[in-house]
Amino acid sequence: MSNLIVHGGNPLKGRIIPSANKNAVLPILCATLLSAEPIRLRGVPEITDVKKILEVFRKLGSSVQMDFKTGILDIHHRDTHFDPAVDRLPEEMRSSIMLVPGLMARFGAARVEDDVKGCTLGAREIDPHVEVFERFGARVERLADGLSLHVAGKLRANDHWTDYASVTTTENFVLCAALADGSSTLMNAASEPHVQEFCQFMQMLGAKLEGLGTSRLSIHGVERLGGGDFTFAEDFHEIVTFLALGGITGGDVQVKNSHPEQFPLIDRTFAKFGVQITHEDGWSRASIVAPDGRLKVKEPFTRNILQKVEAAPWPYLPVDLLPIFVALGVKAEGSMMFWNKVYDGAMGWTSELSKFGAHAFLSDPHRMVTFGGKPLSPAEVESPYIIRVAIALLMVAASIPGRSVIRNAAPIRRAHPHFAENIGKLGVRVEWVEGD
Ligand SMILES: CC(=O)N[C@H]1[C@@H](OP(=O)(O)OP(=O)(O)OC[C@H]2O[C@@H](n3ccc(=O)[nH]c3=O)[C@H](O)[C@@H]2O)O[C@H](CO)[C@@H](O)[C@@H]1O
Ligand SMILES: C=C(OP(=O)(O)O)C(=O)O
Repeated sequence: MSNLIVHGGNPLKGRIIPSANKNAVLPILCATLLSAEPIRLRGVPEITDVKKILEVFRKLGSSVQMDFKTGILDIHHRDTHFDPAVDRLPEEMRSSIMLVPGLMARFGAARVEDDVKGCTLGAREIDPHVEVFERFGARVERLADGLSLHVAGKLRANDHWTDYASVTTTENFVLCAALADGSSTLMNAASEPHVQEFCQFMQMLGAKLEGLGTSRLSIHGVERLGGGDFTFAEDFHEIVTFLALGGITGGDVQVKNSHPEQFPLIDRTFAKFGVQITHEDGWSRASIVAPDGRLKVKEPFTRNILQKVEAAPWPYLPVDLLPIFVALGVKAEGSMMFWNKVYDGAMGWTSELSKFGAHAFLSDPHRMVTFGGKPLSPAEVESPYIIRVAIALLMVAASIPGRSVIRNAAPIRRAHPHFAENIGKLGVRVEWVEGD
């Protein structure tokens, strides 16, 4: 088990350049499989999920040259082969399922391991994916340890309207439609910044795609996709994380941010905790509003209601940011309700927060209330297998003078490269230790 030792109590100060967004990098890596031309990707982060997918590509015979020092990946799926009887896709990561369209389009067959669930956030069904694959003409069979998929000839273009705006289902639909035998339309498409970045990459490869960033995507299938050179944008999750770390420790952190237009709702959410975000000359900065330097929940104008943060599919506040704001809620004086409208199992870590002396109450599977501003002390806590919860626990620890331990913090490595080193550069000592 990988644990993090946090020596908290120092304000974080300085400038930081965030990495790319894991949830843009992974679908884009999967998308490269649709093309037999050379592709260069810039800004590829050194994270475990990326390494797992690159390892699979190497095993399948693709040319993969990854230099994590420069972040440049040269990838060429020219001599790629796939045998569903032998080859396996990476487990414990949701993104594996996005390798299916590339495998089906090139080899007429694919498989999915049972454990493609990713973070343990509650029910993470694969039914919407199976439905998409079937609509494109795939025959899907259940195996003892996963799913087997076969398709004869080209994928069949179709129109589809999903139950809800699912990020990876939308990406899988686009991946299937790009080389299908006609025009396809998806209604209720997801439109998160990482979905938009993925669609831009598909357009660079030559996919004919309209409606980018909206809930209606139209894709006109083409004969083949080309190659190209693509640079990743900064990860909004990481930008928010560093800004929140600055806020919770009473520091002064500036984070490079080329897309402040994505931030109005995020900024308003910070403001509910007494943190003001400003964007200037490509940098975002967090500062505490109260003259005494303390975080305070902004009272709602309407009397007798709880101030609240609601997370749902974009353009709502993204659910993956909710734990970061829960950490601010523990610290800020006042009460705040957090409402996760997506997952039914993402909030069950209040008992870990209470080990710091925090008061957080789980109202139901989707809602938590923090009664913040209580005295906190260092603690040894254990993170569930949820990337952003490990980060939230680390944030609370960083705000408390003394030594805390975050057990099972390895999920952070799935999304944030050199995280401990980066925080160290900003003034808080954080060390990885292997323990049990
Ligand atoms: C690799 C990747 O990109 N992972 C992200 C992706 O996962 P992923 O694409 O798996 O998430 P989905 O958007 O499909 O939603 C996950 C689950 O939430 C439930 N659900 C979701 C929306 C809704 O309106 N109703 C509903 O019930 C479903 O059980 C679904 O299985 O999007 C999630 C939601 O932003 C993020 O947490 C994940 O980090
Ligand atoms: C939940 C996440 O990832 P995944 O869907 O890959 O588990 C995440 O990025 O926060």
